[in-house]
Amino acid sequence: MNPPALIVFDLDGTLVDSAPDLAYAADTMLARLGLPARGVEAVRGWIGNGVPMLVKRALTGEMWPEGEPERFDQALPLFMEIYAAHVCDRGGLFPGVLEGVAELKRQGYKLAVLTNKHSKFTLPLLEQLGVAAYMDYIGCGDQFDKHKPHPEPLLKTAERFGVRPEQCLMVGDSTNDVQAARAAGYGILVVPYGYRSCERVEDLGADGVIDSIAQLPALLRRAA
Ligand SMILES: O=C(O)COP(=O)(O)O
Ligand SMILES: [Mg+2]
Repeated sequence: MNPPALIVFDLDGTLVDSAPDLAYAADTMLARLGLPARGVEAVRGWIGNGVPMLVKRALTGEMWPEGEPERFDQALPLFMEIYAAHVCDRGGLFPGVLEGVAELKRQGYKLAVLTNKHSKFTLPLLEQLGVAAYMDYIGCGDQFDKHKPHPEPLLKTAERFGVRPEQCLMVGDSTNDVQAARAAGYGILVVPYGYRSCERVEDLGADGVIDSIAQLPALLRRAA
């Protein structure tokens, strides 16, 4: 592996354990609508396709609900309001993230985040967690027409940095990240602790697995 010209991190499940705050927002929203809570374990499995999809999943209890569920129009703004006020109360960075990104930055790598999450939540979250300062670019769901697993955000981000997709490395936690990276032509590494839907991390079909972001600087040094 040549040293990547750009390293792109997924957010939820890769850098940030956002499930506790997302579950709080979902369950508070459901309570305000007079509906029963779903709990953090269920919500953890529903993260990765953006907030509107998470709200649909919370309303129906289904992974791929068809059409627009009843009360979605009421539920979405409620969720947005609650989550915006509690974006980083319960969750935090996964172990090794801060050390890893700080070391990669020190070594001169260009770093970015690409998430399906809206910038309204992503930017305050990464600021509060002290990661934003290490990033050369933060791309969010509302800034692109298409979202991961579509390759568009990755292709546009490579273009923005003036590099070819084959020179870029994505680090993610889910099928969305692997599919987007493959379709764009990026390399792809995955972490085992995130919010994937399959049981074994190896089944994601990435180029490799790293236990923590803190391992990445040494791995890239060895590969250079
Ligand atoms: O589901 C979301 O809102 C974002 O998820 P991602 O950071 O894993 O892309
Ligand atoms: Mg993710």
